[in-house]
Order: sequence, then C-alpha cells, then structure tokens
Amino acid sequence: MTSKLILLRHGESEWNAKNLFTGWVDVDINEKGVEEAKAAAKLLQSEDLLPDVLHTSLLRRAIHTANLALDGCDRHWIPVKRSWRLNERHYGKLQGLNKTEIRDQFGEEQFMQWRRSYDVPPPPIDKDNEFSQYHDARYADIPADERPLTECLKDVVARMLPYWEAHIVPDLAAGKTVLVTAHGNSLRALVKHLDGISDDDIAGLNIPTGIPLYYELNDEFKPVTPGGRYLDPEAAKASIEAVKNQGKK
Ligand SMILES: O=C(O)[C@H](O)COP(=O)(O)O
Repeated sequence: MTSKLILLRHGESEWNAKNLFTGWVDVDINEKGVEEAKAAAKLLQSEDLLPDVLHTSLLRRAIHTANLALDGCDRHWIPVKRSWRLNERHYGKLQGLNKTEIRDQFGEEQFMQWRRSYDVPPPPIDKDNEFSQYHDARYADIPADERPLTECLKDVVARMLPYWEAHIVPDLAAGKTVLVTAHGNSLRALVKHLDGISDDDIAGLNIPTGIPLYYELNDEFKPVTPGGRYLDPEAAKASIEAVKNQGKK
C-alpha cells in the first residue's frame, strides 16, 4: 500500500519580499503569496490530489496559504491539526534583520553558516526583543526552559519528527491524503528525513514558496520516488534558485 503526502511551503510572505529573516515572527503572505496559494489549489485539483486532512504550523502565512489552497479545490472543510512543531525554524537574533545587511556585516561564510549549516544556530534572541515570541500565548504550553530563543536545522528536525511520527504518519497509515502546509526550514527538515539527506548535503536544499511537492510513500513511509515531484517543476526550479540566492546583491 502506498500513501499520498503533499508538502506546501507558504506563499511569498511580506518579509520574504523585504529580504528579512522571519523565523517565528508572524507575518502574512503578500499579494504574490496569495496568488501562489490559489495556483497551488489549481495544481492539486488538476492532479486530483485532494487532501483529506491538513497539518499546519501556528503561523498565519502557513495557515492563510492552506486556507486559500484548500478553498480553491473545495477541500476547505477537511480536519486540520496545528502545531508549533511545524513552525519555521526560529532565527534567533536575526529575526527582523535584513539578509543582505547580515551578509555584508558578517561576511558570506558566517551568513551561510547561520542560514544553512546543520548544527550552528544564530545567536539567541532576547526574550523581550520586539521580534521575540517568548511571551506569545500560543507557545504557553511549551515549558519556559524549552521555548526556543534560536534554532539550527538539527533542532528543527528534533522537534518536528515527534509530530511527524505521532500525528502525520497515523493519518497516512489510515489511507488519508495528507497536506502539510509549513515553512522553508521545517519542510527542509522533513525532506531530509524522508529522503535520507546527509547533514552536509541538506545545506544545498531549498524549498520554493507556494508550489506543492508531492510524495508517494511506501508502507514504511519512505518515498517511492526520491525527492518527490513538484506539481509545477519549471516554477519550482526558478523559485528554488531565488530562495538559494536570497541575501546576494
Ligand atoms: O524565516 C525566514 O527568513 C524564511 O522563511 C526562511 O529563510 P531562509 O530560506 O533564509 O532559511
């Protein structure tokens, strides 16, 4: 038996367009992101990949994208489960700062180490910084000493996988088509797990905004086709290149 998993990064956000590190800052998608989400609905409809259940993060750019994508293929009524464990990676002190300015200030090597290394997090954000979520009510259930103030991708894998095993895999095992609408780095963490990508090689993987990535999974919930398949490969290729080059002048 195989199962159907669709991964969808939120459409372009207001801060993606401004080239700002976002992380857990709760910005919305912009007009382009809205159009990307509506286009994702058409792609799902055209391939008859109609989700039976939705999993999202606690951030509005993912929630808004999911609502538009599902509304556009008349699946707005399906059950939804939300978790901080699908949130974007927490970018620590870099949240709210300009990617190009950070690259200029600290140099290419440090910029890329903070952005794409597996196990080196940016400096932690101060709990009372305007771009900190430490006191945000939606994270009240996370024990205070476990509430992230910064994360590396290794941290994201560690907090995302328990959710994958406990909440997403059971839906797949029940034969449901699952839509996971999340973020560039929480999806990089999940793709790393699915495709068995090494800690070094994951640095070269980037996820485009708003383009569904479809995986057919075997009965061990591993991809039948490594890497899955973007429902709009050409658009995905262009968007991936743009994500890769963020911060460059
Ligand atoms: O949180 C952010 O800044 C972006 O959504 C992801 O940024 P990155 O592609 O630079 O990790």
